[in-house]
Amino acid sequence: MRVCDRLRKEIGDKAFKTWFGEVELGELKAGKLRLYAPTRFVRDWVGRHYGDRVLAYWQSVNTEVKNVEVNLVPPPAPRRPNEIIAMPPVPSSQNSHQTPMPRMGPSIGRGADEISQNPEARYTFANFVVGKPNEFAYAAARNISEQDMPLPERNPLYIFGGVGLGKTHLMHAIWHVIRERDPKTRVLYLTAESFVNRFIQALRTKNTGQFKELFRNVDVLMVDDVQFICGKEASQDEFFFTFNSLVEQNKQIILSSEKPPSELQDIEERMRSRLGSGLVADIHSSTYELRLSILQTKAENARVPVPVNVLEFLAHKISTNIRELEGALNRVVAHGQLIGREITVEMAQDVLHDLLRQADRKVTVDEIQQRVAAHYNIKLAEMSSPRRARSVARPRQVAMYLAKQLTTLSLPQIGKRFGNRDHTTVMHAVRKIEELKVSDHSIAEDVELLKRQLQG
Ligand SMILES: Nc1ncnc2c1ncn2[C@@H]1O[C@H](COP(=O)(O)OP(=O)(O)OP(=O)(O)O)[C@@H](O)[C@H]1O
Repeated sequence: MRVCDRLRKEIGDKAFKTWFGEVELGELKAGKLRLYAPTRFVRDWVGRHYGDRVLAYWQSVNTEVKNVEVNLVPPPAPRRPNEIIAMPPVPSSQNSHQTPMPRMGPSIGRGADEISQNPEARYTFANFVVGKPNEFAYAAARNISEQDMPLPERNPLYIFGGVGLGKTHLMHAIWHVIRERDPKTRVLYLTAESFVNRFIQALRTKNTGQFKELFRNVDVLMVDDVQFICGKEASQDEFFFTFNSLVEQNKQIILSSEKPPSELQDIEERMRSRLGSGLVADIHSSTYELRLSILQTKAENARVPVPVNVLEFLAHKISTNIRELEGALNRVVAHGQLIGREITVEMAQDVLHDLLRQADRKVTVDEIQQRVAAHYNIKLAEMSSPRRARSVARPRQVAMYLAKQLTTLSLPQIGKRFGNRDHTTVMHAVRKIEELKVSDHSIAEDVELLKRQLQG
């Protein structure tokens, strides 16, 4: 009997699914068999509770196995940079080591390494697959990148759309074209989160003068995920002044957001009207045709051929966002390449079982609330009640956290389902549970267990 079957039989289907559902078999080297767990928690749990048994079973089928080690799956590729500043090189009298690298703007308590980064090289217009859902945003981005002077009616360019649909890709593509056309153009790209952090830091170190100087002396300012600024009054004011100052100087501003200006919450009216005063371009959810077309383009660059029916399968099954779609293709290709497995639909199903299960199984807020209430032995009604006693507030926060993790609902939508609470309450809950997962072992266990039960 295979090891997995024996284990499943002994510990039961449910526990097997919970603990081994996403554990992957790694390599056997010098007697050591490696397993890879998706989280630290699963790694520790499996090691502690099942380590001996797994070793014994393996030894009974393969005498070469001397020990079993459970590792964490290798971390994903580093996130894209939060900030990119490109300024023309300054004259040699001021800068003794002239390099073609972008010069750092006035420093605001950060190292040069962090901000003198290049945009993602592959995020170009050439690599952006155009289809019905994104053709307008693409055309708008192209047009802005090719203008010599910003046109008032297209300033700012405001691109909005759901997570992972290509907003950042388009911004970086604009960056490339602008810098290719004129390397002297001062372009600053950063996320709104980075803007806020820099602003707070400037306030703390009483360096707001430098902060203003940096932001008000660029030719093009790009701020990604601008919705992050909502609800942060002082940062919003500063952003508003920066914005006005740049527009007055006829400098181009490019923004991205998950939502149109009209749907941003906790934002001053003057800011909202400013954001929507130029060209607003949306990216709609992807269609099957666009997903397939993106996959075909990406597969052309893969080192192993990927059959069309596998691409069709992926385009059909993974409809959430392009980032996940790309990730799925990469995983299938990596398995084909590294293990030498033939790429087929069955193989893709096998390799992507966790992702597909998630896609197939849509968890609802009702289910989350019921599970969490039952787990903590509180009444379901407490999920929406105004009571703040820790005994009910903590489970409620766990449920909000899970709703954010396991559903596609926005923070305001989740807030509504929990007694019409404000989205900032949900945001606070998510952050709190994230913190507690690190500092409090029992919360980490609860969350992990609930997540598995809900997705199981
Ligand atoms: N039309 C497209 N053609 C090719 N690749 C695409 C396309 N749309 C998205 N992608 C790819 O999908 C991934 C996610 O895109 P991107 O990071 O730009 O999304 P986003 O909308 O900025 O997401 P977020 O809201 O998380 O910031 C990137 O690797 C990007 O290259």
